[in-house]
Amino acid sequence: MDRIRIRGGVPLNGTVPISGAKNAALPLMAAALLSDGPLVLTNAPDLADIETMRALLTQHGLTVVHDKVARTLTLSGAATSLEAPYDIVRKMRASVLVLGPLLARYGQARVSLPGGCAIGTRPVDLHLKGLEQLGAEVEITAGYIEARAPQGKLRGARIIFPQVSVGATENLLMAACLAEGETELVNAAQEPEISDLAMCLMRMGARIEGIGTGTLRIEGGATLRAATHPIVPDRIEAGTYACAAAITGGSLHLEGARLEHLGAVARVMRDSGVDVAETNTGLTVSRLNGLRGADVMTEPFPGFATDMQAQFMALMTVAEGASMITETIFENRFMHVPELMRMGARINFHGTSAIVRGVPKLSGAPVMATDLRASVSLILAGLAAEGETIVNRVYHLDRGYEHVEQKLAAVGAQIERLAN
Ligand SMILES: CC(=O)N[C@H]1[C@@H](OP(=O)(O)OP(=O)(O)OC[C@H]2O[C@@H](n3ccc(=O)[nH]c3=O)[C@H](O)[C@@H]2O)O[C@H](CO)[C@@H](O)[C@@H]1O
Ligand SMILES: C=C(OP(=O)(O)O)C(=O)O
Repeated sequence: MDRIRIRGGVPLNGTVPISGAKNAALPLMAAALLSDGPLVLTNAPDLADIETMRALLTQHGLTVVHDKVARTLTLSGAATSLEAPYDIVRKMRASVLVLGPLLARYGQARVSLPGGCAIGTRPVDLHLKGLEQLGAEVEITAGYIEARAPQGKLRGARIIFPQVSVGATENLLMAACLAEGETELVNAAQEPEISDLAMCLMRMGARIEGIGTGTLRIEGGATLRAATHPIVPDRIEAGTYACAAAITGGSLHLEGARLEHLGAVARVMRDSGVDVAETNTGLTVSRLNGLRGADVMTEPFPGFATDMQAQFMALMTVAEGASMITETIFENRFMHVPELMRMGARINFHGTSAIVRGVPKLSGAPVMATDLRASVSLILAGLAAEGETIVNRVYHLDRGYEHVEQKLAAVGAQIERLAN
C-alpha cells in the first residue's frame, strides 16, 4: 500500500484549486438511475469513490463515461440489474444511495447492507423506515436489503426524521421525485450537498420546494429527463487546505471555495486567529500570528462538520492553550488521536470529547492512517512537524482527496508518494 513522505516546517503559499465535492458527486451519480438521461455532471473530481460508484452503476446497466480531461461524468441508460452486490457496497457506504432511485423507478431493489466502518456502526434504519413510509415493503435477508413497492409505485408521505441524516435525506429525496403525490421531509439534512442534489433533480424536471431548509416538499410523479449539472465545490477539501495554510503559517487562495459552505468551520478558524477572506474567485486563508485554542462540537450543517474534526484537531495541537473537541455524529471518530500523539501532540480523550493542549512544535514520525479524514489530519500534522513524517496505509486518502500530493507540492510542501 502507498505511503506518503513529508518533510515539515515549510509555510505553504499560492493557489489550490478546489475540486468538485465527493459527497455531492456520489448522490448525483445515483440520481442518474431516475431517468434514461443522459445526466452530465461537470466539475467531476478524479477520486477512487467516483470509480467505485461508476463500477456500481455500470453493473446496474448504466453507461458511465468519466472524461478526466474535461472533468465530466456522463451517465445514461436504464438499469438492467436491480441488485447492488456486497463486493462493491462494502467498499463504499454511499452505495446505499442507489436504493431509493431503483425502488422508485423500477418498483424493487436488492442492495447489500453496507455494514459498519472505521468511524462507527452507521446503520441505515432511517433510510429504510422512510422508504416504508413511502409504501415500500422492506426485508433484510442474507445481508441484503430487499425492497418492493406494491403495484410498482411508491406514494408520497410526510416523513419526520427523528435525527438528521444526510444519506437518508438524499435517498428519500430521490425516491420522492418519482413517488405518486406529495412528500414532505421534515428535519431533513441541510448540507450544501443536499441542496446541490435538489438543484440537479430540479434541472431533471423534479418539483422541489424548501431547498436549503430543514423541510423539503416534493411534488412527485414527474418523468425526469436529461440534464447538465455542475458539482458543487468540495467544502471539506477547502476546509482541509484552510487548515494546511493555518498550521504552516502560510497563505493559500482556495480557488472555487465558498464561505457560506464552510458554516461554523470558518467562524471557529477565525476565533483561533486564522484570517479567512472571501474573494471574487474563492477564499484566501492565512495565518501571520499565533494560533489560539478553540472549543468545537460537531453538528449537522451549518454546525461544525464532523468531516473537519480530525483536521481541526491537528491544527489545535500547535495552538496556544487548550481546546475541547466533542464529536457528536459518529461514535468512533478519534482514531487519529493516538497517531497525532506519536508526533508529540498532547491530547486526552474520553468518550466523545478530547482535550488538546497545544505544544510549540510537533515532531515527524511514522504514523498509520485509519480513515479518510484521519489520514489527511496526519498529513497536516506532518506539514507542521519538524523532520520527516511517513503516513502509512494512505488508500483512504485517494477516496476523497484529488491529487493531494500534487496540490500540496504546488504550494511549496515537501511531500511525495512512495509506492508500497
Ligand atoms: C457520502 C457522504 O455524503 N458521506 C457523509 C454523510 O454520511 P452519512 O449519510 O452516512 O451520514 P448520516 O448523516 O446519515 O449520519 C449521521 C448520524 O446518523 C446515524 N444514522 C444515519 C442513518 C440511519 O439510517 N441511521 C442512523 O442512526 C449515523 O450512524 C450517524 O451517527 O454525512 C456524514 C455526516 O455529515 C459525513 O460524515 C459523511 O462524510
Ligand atoms: C465519512 C466520509 O465519507 P463516507 O460517508 O463515504 O464514509 C467522509 O467523507 O469523511
